[in-house]
Amino acid sequence: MATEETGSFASGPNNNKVDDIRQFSMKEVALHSDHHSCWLVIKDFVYDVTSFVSEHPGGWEMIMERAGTDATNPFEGKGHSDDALKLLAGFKIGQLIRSERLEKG
Ligand code: HEM
Repeated sequence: MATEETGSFASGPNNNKVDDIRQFSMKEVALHSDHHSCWLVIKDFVYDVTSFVSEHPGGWEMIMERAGTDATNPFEGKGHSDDALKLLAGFKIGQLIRSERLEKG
């Protein structure tokens, strides 16, 4: 299971340790919805994937149509590999504000 390396990706006990990272509201995330600045929320964390959009093996459209939104379901629904999760971890810029998290942790 991809636990340790991607521990901060998974919702779980680790969430308590990352409260010092930047906090964003969905309203702020929604401002980043084009190729100049493309943010995604996946499992309550915020990722700036701007530089990755054109590299995405699944095509840029897949990401751009979710830009500025919560892409947890499409991201997980596709069943990304562990490598994809590691890649994703490198784009993390923050976390949703507590009141907007699915996992209130
Ligand atoms: C916005 C939601 C996303 C959707 C709907 C999506 C969808 C897909 C699809 C359909 C493929 C399959 C391409 C193929 O085999 O022809 C794919 C592959 C891939 N995606 Fe995404 N993707 C999303 C976001 C991301 C993000 C944010 C990352 C990483 C930063 C990522 C990394 C990858 C990688 C590395 C692959 C290659 C296969 C793998 O390692 O799983 N994707 N994606």
